[in-house]
Amino acid sequence: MHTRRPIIIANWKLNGGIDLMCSSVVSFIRKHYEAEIVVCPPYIYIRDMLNFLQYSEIRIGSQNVSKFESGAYTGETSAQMLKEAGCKYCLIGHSERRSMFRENNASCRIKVQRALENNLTPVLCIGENQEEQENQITKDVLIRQLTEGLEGIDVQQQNICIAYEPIWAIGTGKAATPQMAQEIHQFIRHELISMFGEEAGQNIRLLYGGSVNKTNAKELLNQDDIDGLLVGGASLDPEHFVDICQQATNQAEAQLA
Ligand SMILES: O=C[C@H](O)COP(=O)(O)O
Repeated sequence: MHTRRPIIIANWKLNGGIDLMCSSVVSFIRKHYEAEIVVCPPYIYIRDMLNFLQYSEIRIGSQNVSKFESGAYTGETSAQMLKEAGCKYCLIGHSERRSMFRENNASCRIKVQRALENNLTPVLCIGENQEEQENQITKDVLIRQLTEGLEGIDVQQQNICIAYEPIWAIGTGKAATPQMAQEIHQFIRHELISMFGEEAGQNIRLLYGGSVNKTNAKELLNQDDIDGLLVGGASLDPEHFVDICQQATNQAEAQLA
């Protein structure tokens, strides 16, 4: 029986504003979560969220991080800055960044390294697109994303998370079935074990993302190799998101019992 603590991450993407920040804070505070809860708002709201949530159990993450450390890189934010601001996590290589901002496995690997050097937990996002799924090359795509994205990285227990997000499931309302997601997560875990050894591979938390909502969350979380969820659209409704967090908390409590 593993002891991986369930984790739920909200990715607001380029959504929300002061209203969402305030209503989320009101929904989150004064609640105990046995699961780990992380919110990734746009950069501009990170400090305010941290201030509002400083006495809560909610952690803050970023949606991206620069591969550069400092210098003439207009518009970039470094891992050190994110750490200083109070972030604990950062998403890396989300499919939207890969497809629209030319990120690739090589840049993801540098970003993972930068995050680890600054004690941020990277959440490396991987996943196949619809065409790749139809051509039945999902596992080849994932192997490449993992090996190239983590090559030479000193992966230890729980200092990194992997989010599997099939691109065809993102924002479409067509989530992978729990059985389908479990099969892929089990495959990812085996790959991680072969790359980093049994102990590290068993301890790395794997998240599923893609049209997660309060109706499918429980069954997804019940799968052996799904340790958490990366939630996009449903995280923009604070009550809906808190419902998902509560389901993960119930599961964490059941694990402890
Ligand atoms: O980062 C979150 C994912 O892209 C999933 O988004 P979604 O829940 O809106 O499908």
